[in-house]
Amino acid sequence: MALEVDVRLIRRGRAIAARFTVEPAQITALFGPSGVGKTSVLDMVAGLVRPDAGRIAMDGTVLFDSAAGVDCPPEHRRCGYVFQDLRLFPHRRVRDNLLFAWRRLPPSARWMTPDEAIGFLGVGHLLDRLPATLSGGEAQRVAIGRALLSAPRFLALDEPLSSLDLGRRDGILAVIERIRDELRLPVLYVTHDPAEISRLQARVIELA
Ligand SMILES: Nc1ncnc2c1ncn2[C@@H]1O[C@H](COP(=O)(O)OP(=O)(O)OP(=O)(O)O)[C@@H](O)[C@H]1O
Repeated sequence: MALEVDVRLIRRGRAIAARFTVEPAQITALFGPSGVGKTSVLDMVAGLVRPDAGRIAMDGTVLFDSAAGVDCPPEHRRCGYVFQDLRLFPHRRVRDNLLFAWRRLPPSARWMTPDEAIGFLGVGHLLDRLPATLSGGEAQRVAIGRALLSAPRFLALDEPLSSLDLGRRDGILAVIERIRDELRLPVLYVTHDPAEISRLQARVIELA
């Protein structure tokens, strides 16, 4: 279940290029200064931005291949993307945010039940709340839960700690470690912080 990434893109005159493989049960951190293209790489992997050239494959299934003319739409890539700004649906309660993608999946594709995800993330007491009433850490858990319930084959996490105060960071780091160790998903992780990289024992891909 390895995710192979080889992408190139010129964006606003900046050349963005990355080539790496994310193994299951491994966190691969995209690291580098602001504006270097870390989020752009996640967007290319998720299918939200089209690379100028390259190839992306998950467990041998080609998601994008410029030479072969393959460009799988985002909804078929099975990428659990947690955006930096979370993008929870503001008018839907936590329960409906969590189940949004899960309800649209064929039952055969689901690999986690809502009860499992709710227990895994400890969000059972939040189900009837609207996103605006959640703390940063609670909202982050809901966003991760929504991504897990979309039955992803890999996760893309964009600076998941950036909006959290220090006290709440540890809880989310523990969740991410359990995703690595118990769910054994490949995780692609954007950060600016070397301390997060060392805590998560992440492999580092430095963009420059
Ligand atoms: N929607 C967009 N359209 C055009 N160019 C964009 C868009 N988003 C980002 N860019 C440009 O692409 C380049 C890479 O931006 P990107 O957000 O991927 O960097 P980043 O490393 O994630 O930065 P940060 O650490 O600040 O989040 C920058 O030059 C940026 O201005």
